[in-house]
Order: sequence, then structure tokens, then C-alpha cells
Amino acid sequence: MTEPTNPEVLRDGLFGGARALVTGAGTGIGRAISLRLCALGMSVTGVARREAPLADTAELAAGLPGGFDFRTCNVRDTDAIEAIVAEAGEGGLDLLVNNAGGQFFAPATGISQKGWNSVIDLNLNAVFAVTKAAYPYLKARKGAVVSISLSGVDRGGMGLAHSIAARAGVLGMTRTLALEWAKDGIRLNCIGPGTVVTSGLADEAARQLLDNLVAATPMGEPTPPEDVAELVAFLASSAGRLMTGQLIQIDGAAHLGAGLHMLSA
Ligand SMILES: CCCCCCCCCCC/C=C/C(=O)SCCNC(=O)CCNC(=O)[C@H](O)C(C)(C)COP(=O)(O)OP(=O)(O)OC[C@H]1O[C@@H](n2cnc3c(N)ncnc32)[C@H](O)[C@@H]1OP(=O)(O)O
Ligand SMILES: NC(=O)C1=CN([C@@H]2O[C@H](COP(=O)(O)OP(=O)(O)OC[C@H]3O[C@@H](n4cnc5c(N)ncnc54)[C@H](OP(=O)(O)O)[C@@H]3O)[C@@H](O)[C@H]2O)C=CC1
Repeated sequence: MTEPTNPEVLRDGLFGGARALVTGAGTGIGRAISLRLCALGMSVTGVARREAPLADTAELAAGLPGGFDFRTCNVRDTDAIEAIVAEAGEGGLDLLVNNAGGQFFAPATGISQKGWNSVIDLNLNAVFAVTKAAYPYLKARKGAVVSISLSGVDRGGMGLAHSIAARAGVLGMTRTLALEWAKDGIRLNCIGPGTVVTSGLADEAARQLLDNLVAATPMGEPTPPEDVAELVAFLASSAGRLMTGQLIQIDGAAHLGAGLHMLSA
């Protein structure tokens, strides 16, 4: 097997002088993305609601070539997140990673209108607000946007009507903005991880679901957050310079398998 990192492309210092905004940087995939970008020299501003996990990410990033600072904010608070994007953007913005997100598993008949709206707000409306607010800054530096989605967005998934609808919306937005903003040199892509073992799936109640999801993944293993981070770095690098409007599923063939989309909590 080859190493996951191609030294020709993702080499030390690659992102020196570049700046990123990563939502949901306090834990899990967002933390892994932030640390990898910092290791490659990027200055990262992380956003999440809780200060303590963000401070832990900052501690882990200490000593890496890039830098990590953070702001606490609920991405569903449009005014607050737009102000943070503007503040970060004034210093220059090369990469936006829309990672904050999540949902609960429930059959559609068990999703109230409020529950639907909550998940759409978090996983679609907030992504639009952040991406639109970042536009002038990304345009100034021909930057990139990577939105973390879900494996199987184009297939559906039991118990995830709200989340799949939101992520499919983000994919449609991504493809449309890839067209509209191509003239500005801005590229936008989505990554669809399969099952990633993070704190969001760590409690006992989620354990059985996790085991079932992994068992239904053809390659039989979860996706490490570091693999997602590596793909983000690739898409942000010059190696991805002609890649835009794509959904890249990094899921051990979960989206092709017979069973994952049929599982529910
Ligand atoms: C090939 C196809 C494959 C398909 C599947 C592949 C999938 C791969 C594996 C996917 C695994 C995904 C993992 C992750 O996403 S990890 C991240 C983990 N963390 C989370 O997901 C947490 C996210 N949750 C939240 O942020 C919030 O809970 C949420 C935004 C969803 C809601 O926040 P809000 O503050 O608005 O919440 P409220 O408490 O006010 O509730 C709002 C309404 O929602 C209803 N609700 C909440 N939970 C449930 C539930 N479990 N069931 C039903 N309804 C729920 C709640 O009752 C409120 O509505 P009402 O007032 O009308 O009752
Ligand atoms: N884990 C998995 O199996 C998979 C996850 N995904 C997606 O990947 C993304 C990251 O997931 P993962 O790392 O597992 O999740 P985690 O729950 O570990 O991390 C989520 C991060 O987002 C932050 N966050 C959540 N809601 C908000 C909000 N409203 N405003 C600001 N920040 C917020 C959290 O911090 P705080 O709580 O402090 O706000 C935390 O930093 C999500 O979009 C998820 O749906 C996709 C496929 C599979």
C-alpha cells in the first residue's frame, strides 16, 4: 500500500501564508482537518459553540507551522457567523471548510416540523450563509470551499430524511456556485464520509449503530478523520486546481453497498 500522503503535493510548508476558516473545529473531523492544515503551514480560524474543545484543538496545534485561533459561535446564528467570516476574511481567506453539522436518526413520521427546520438550518441554511459571506474574501485569493457532507446523499438513507435533504441541497448549491464562481477562480467541492468514529458516535447508545454501519460497509472499516483531512488538503492544494462541483465519497464503498442506507437507529 502507498502512504496516504503524496509528498510531491502535500509537502511541508505547502500552505505557508494561507488562511482557512473551519466550522466545527472543536472535535472530530473538524479538529483533524484543522490540525492537518496547520501542519501544512495554514493559519486556521476554528468555529464551534463550546470554548473548551476549541481550546483543546488550539493546544494540539501549538508548535505546528501554521496557527490556530478560534471564535465561539452557533453557525445557525446568521448575523454572528457573518461577522466572524468578515473578521477572518479581512486577514485573507484561501479556504472555507463547512464542517459543523449533524442530525438525529428518526423515521420521517417521527420528525416534527421544528426538528426538520433545525436540521435544515444547521446543515443547509448555515452553509449557504457562511459560504456567501466568504465570497468576497475567497474571490480576492482565488480560494476554495470544501463542505463535509454524508455518504449516500444521492441515494437516500433510512432515518435521515432531513439530513439527506439538507446535504443534497448543499451539493446542488456547490455545483451551482462552481459554475457561478468559476470566473472568480473559486472552487467548491463536497466530501461524503461514511462512518467516522468521532465523539458524535462515541456514546454507548451510538455504539450498536456504529457497529451496524461498519458491518454494512463493503470495505469493512470506518473512515478515519485523518483521511478526510488529507482529502481536504488535497482539494485545497494546486493538485485539485481543476476539481470543482464534485462530491467525493470517502466511505469504503458504503454508498455502493447493499445495506448501509437501509439501516436506521
Ligand atoms: C448509502 C446511504 C448511507 C446513508 C447513511 C450513511 C451515514 C453514515 C453515518 C452517519 C453518521 C452520522 C454521524 C454524524 O453526523 S456525527 C455528528 C454527531 N452529532 C450530531 O449529529 C448531533 C447533531 N445534533 C444537533 O446539533 C442538534 O440536536 C440538532 C441540530 C439536530 C437539533 O438542535 P436544536 O437545538 O434545534 O434541538 P432541540 O432540542 O430544540 O430540538 C428541535 C426539534 O428536534 C426534535 N428532535 C431532537 N432530537 C430528536 C430525535 N432523536 N428524534 C426525533 N425528534 C428529535 C425535538 O423534539 C424538537 O422538536 P419538537 O419541539 O417539535 O419536539
Ligand atoms: N461521524 C460520522 O460518522 C460522520 C460525520 N459526518 C459529518 O461530518 C461533520 C463533522 O462530524 P463529526 O466530526 O463526526 O462531529 P462531532 O460531533 O465530533 O463535531 C461536530 C463539531 O461541530 C461543532 N458544531 C456542531 N453544531 C454546531 C453549531 N450549531 N454551530 C457551530 N458549531 C457546531 C461541534 O462543536 P460544538 O458542539 O461545541 O458546537 C463540533 O466541533 C458533520 O457535518 C457530520 O454530520 C458525515 C458523515 C459521517
